[in-house]
Amino acid sequence: MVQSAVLGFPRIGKNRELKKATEAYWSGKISADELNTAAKNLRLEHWKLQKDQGVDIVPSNDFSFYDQIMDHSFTFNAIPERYLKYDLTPLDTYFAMGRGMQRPAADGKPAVDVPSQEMVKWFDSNYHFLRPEVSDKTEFKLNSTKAVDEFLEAKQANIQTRPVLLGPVTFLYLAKATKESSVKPIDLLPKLASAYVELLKKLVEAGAESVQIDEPILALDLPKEVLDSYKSTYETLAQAGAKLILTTYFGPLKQNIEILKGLPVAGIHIDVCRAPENLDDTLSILSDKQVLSVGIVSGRNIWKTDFQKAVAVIEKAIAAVGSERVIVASSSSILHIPHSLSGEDQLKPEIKRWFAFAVEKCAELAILTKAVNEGPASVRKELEANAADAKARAESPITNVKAVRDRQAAVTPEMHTRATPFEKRYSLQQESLKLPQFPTTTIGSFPQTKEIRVTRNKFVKGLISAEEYDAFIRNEITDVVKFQENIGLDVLVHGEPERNDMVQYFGEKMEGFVFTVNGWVQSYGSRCVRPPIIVGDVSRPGPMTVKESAFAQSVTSKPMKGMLTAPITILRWSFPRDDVEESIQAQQIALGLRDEVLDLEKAGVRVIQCDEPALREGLPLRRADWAQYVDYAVKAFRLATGGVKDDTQIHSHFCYSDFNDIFDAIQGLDADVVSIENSKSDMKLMSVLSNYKSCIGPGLFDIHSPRVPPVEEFKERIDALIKSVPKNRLWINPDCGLKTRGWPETTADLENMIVATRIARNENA
Ligand SMILES: Nc1nc2c(c(=O)[nH]1)N[C@@H](CNc1ccc(C(=O)N[C@@H](CCC(=O)N[C@@H](CCC(=O)N[C@@H](CCC(=O)O)C(=O)O)C(=O)O)C(=O)O)cc1)CN2
Ligand code: MET
Ligand SMILES: [Zn+2]
Repeated sequence: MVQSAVLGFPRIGKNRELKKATEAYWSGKISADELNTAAKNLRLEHWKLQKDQGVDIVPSNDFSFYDQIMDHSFTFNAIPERYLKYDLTPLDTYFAMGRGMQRPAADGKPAVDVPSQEMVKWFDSNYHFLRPEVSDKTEFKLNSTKAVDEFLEAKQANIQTRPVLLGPVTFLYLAKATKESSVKPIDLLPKLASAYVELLKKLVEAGAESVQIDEPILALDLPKEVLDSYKSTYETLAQAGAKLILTTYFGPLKQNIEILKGLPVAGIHIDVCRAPENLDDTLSILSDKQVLSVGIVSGRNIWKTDFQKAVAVIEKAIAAVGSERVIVASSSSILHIPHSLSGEDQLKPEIKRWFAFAVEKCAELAILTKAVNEGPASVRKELEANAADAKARAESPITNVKAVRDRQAAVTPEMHTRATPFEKRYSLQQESLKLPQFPTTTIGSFPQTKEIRVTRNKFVKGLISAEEYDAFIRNEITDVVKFQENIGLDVLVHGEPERNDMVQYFGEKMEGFVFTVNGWVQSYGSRCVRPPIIVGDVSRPGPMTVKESAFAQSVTSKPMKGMLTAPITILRWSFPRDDVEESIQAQQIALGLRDEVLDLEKAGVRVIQCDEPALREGLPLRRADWAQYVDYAVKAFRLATGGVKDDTQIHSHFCYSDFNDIFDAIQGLDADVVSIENSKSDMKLMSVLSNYKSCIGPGLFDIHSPRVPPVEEFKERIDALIKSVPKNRLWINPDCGLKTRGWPETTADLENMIVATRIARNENA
């Protein structure tokens, strides 16, 4: 019999219960015990939910209080020393690794001041993990039995689960060495593998029938030494006697398939949503005992699975290896999609029927499994409904709007190019903006306070009028502008108080998108987003940001920076269509933004920032596919911004520090000023900065942490930057927007940043 499996379930909760509980714990409102109880309830609820939908194999250890990768750092004792010197509880040590901790001495306990670990994007998704950190001093050992405890917790509730572990090769490939350390993470594999053996043995003892072991790096181009390490590593793991399902996802295995041949694992999971060719490739190396887990229900998007096509793929696998050795699974963890469609009653029924969220994906897995086990007749109604939904979608008028397609057909190459080269237009901009050396600015958002969120919530619910809400927003903008003037910033922003999210907000203003009320997806830690869904051709019916930016400019004589989200970021942080090329969707968004940019310019806004933080994560996982992506991504940005006058200054912003891979693309955007995250990566940007030809503002403080760096730390960073960046090209700014911060630390951060800038100006005048 074929079995169904889920590789990981969203843990945040239908109503973001986990977010609320962890945030309550952090602010001292609930105890660790209460937090643990809330977590336990959620785990149980999610296991039951999956079982109720008919899933055979449900995961455990997919739960995490902050990040499942960081859980492994913690479990295997890869805890940098800086987190251990304060005598914190294990739970607080864990949270300090995730979000840093800064608190004054109190009750006889010493002051704590420690930044978080580095946060990086999980492959090409909008999920962030905490990069594991190892050093010469790292001693892997079993520091936590979380995986075993959660397995037993489910067992106690009569639910047999399959524990999920991140594989050791992926763990170390994604890890970095602490700055002063000479160790190469991957060299630590033999030691780490022994710790894994210990954990696997415990899982076997506890009764785990099989263990899912994730090795997603197998979808990447890998160095030979990494590929070669699989054999010995998995031979070591085999000593534990656990039945391992080696799990790959997010792309084609290509030549990496070779190392899977003969690996001592009980089964292999492949993603056939992203890479249908994985099926034939894997069948060609599978031993005659191994199980094949076919990832056919996408863990990355919200579209219903095409049952007819899926059944054909599963049947092919069954024909090759027999039904006892086939598992029908989600392509990856379904962490990346919202909890459920129930309650999304504002969605038009004719559109809602195109979607499946996490709970509905579980039901899909059960239906597909039944279809192949008992024959199509056993689920005829479901198969017919699925086919009818697909047909309705294909025939819907919103998927092909003539006016949008006509405009796309009329796009010319000249529309992508500014009239004058950077050097010349920047001096015109300087004449008009009159900025000091090392101009200071922020990235856009200021704290989204409880008051702002609650007021918006009232407006959304119809409890206050549009006039009241507008007046409230204008007030917020005025306050933020005055704050920036007082503190001495040079290029101001309006603070983005009117935005629920930098992508959702734009989606709501454009045609072709729909939204959820409760479709939350975890982005990092307790932070979530509600990605809009692109359902049809996209256009911009009217101004989206002009009212707020023009108002903000009207209350100050300093330059006000207009603030837009650029095309690739809108595309990637939405759920894109799967029936049209992404390049076409990006161009549609770009044309809408182009109109917005020109309207802002007309309204007297002389500096316009188009944020493109998702540019890097959009890079295909394989280098061979990069050029084609970079081409349309860069064109979309240039189409959006290329129409402005010489003295209108275009900024862009990126929040990641792996600048190297994307350097040429960023240069190709032809923006006048770019800001880029930098503070958390040991200033590793430095080496490439000197080659950048326009202005650049490497981030000076980490906005993900409440920790406030002292003036001296800012000054040191500025001094270091001056060594790489020409003095007339350096801008001073934070890593990213300040929306997640509170006012006290925002004020302190910016004050220190500005004091340090003034000292640097005096020294470099
Ligand atoms: N889409 C997206 N991806 C991104 C980023 C981003 O900004 N957007 N930034 C990077 C880092 N990721 C981030 C992701 C989320 C948040 C974030 O702040 N999320 C907020 C929610 C933002 C939001 O949608 N706010 C809404 C709804 C707020 C809300 O929860 N309202 C309450 C009611 C009010 C209250 O009691 O607080 C409710 O609905 O129940 C609004 O302001 O309107 C959160 O989790 O807390 C920050 C960074 C990378 N990826
Ligand atoms: N303008 C946006 C902000 O400041 C850019 C954020 S990038 C994730 O919030
Ligand atoms: Zn950012």
